Amino acid sequence: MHLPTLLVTSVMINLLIAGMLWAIYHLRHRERCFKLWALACLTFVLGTGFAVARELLAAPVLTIFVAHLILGISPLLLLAGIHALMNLPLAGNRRSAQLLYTAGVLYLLGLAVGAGLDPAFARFLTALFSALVFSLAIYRLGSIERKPRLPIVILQGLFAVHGTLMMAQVLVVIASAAGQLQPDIGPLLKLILINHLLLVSATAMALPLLAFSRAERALVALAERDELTQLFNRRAFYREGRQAFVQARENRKPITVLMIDLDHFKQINDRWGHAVGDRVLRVVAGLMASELREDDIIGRVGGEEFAAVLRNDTGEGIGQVTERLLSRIVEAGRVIEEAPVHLSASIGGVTLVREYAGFEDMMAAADAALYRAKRNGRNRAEFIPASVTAE
Ligand SMILES: Nc1nc2c(ncn2[C@@H]2O[C@H](COP(=O)(O)OP(=O)(O)OP(=O)(O)O)[C@@H](O)[C@H]2O)c(=O)[nH]1
Repeated sequence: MHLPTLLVTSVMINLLIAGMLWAIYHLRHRERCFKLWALACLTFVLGTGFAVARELLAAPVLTIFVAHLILGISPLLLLAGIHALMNLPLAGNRRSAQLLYTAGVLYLLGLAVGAGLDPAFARFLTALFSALVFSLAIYRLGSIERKPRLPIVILQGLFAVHGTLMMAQVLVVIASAAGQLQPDIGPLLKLILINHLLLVSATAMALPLLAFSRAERALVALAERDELTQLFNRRAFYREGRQAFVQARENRKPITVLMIDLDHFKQINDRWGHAVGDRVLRVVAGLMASELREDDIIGRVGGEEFAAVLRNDTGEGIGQVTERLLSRIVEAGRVIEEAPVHLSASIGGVTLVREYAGFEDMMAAADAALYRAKRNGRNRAEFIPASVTAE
């Protein structure tokens, strides 16, 4: 491919992406990572511009030293953006900051001492420095635990190819200096440069994916989770429950729906205050999450009302599960926030059998069983059709 055409195209793409990132920065409450990534694109354009000017200008300080300095800053800004996204200091934690400062100082000294004389040496230094920064970026992205993994894996892949190309450039320069390559290494370096320019553009396009996938998750959590307990809210619980109902029917596997209502919760609120009441709700939510299994569905479906869908395909009977849950609530609820609240709960349960037409029917049946548990003295579980009483 014609190199000047590629250079111009890459510069244009990077300018467009920088503009887009800048706009996103302003639209998304000045989230700093977007500003840093926009600046990374701009510095890349600027550095490339200065480097290309070498064909026209006999000013090595500008076209070699300054150009490469700016080109070295570009991956640093990209890494700083990743750190900003992860709420870390811009240079990362202490160890990576020390590494970056040391490498940065050596890079600067190297450029100042040798690069004015030889553009190949400047290219060698920039490639080495960039490869180091990309390796750090891959490592840092690897420590992000959240899902989805796809944008992280895409970026790690792009950085890995970037770093490999940079190292290839380093090797080409070393081999030519050692006389192992033909004097004209231009075509090889051009090929590496072409790939590098394409990668820079691809990376600039992939970066927003990372931030958007995070924002998307935050929005979903906001829409689906109950703010106080972080369990599913009523709407999300019903949606998940309906899905579980359909699956259970198709696979002919049992599921059980439980309704769990705290006993005399109004009195706890009235006697000990709303803050203690809130704490009680959080404690119960935590108990449910720890006592039930990870693929069970748990939600807060009313003020002091919780519900769960259990995929009860283990040997443990559902009566044992509810007994354990009730006694854990009594245990943990004796004293909460130094208030002797003496908490207990009632449970109504129903297991999927043929006659239920939908999930809502199962919930209504569980509610009827819960009503029976309340009427029969509370701190107990009632099932349709069998009955189990807590200790
Ligand atoms: N602290 C707190 N209280 C809440 C919240 N949501 C609902 N409540 C209270 O929960 C109480 C529910 O009271 P009731 O429906 O009478 O039930 P109860 O007192 O538990 O009585 P039984 O269910 O019959 O044992 C009400 O006083 C609500 O104000 C909340 O988010 N935080």
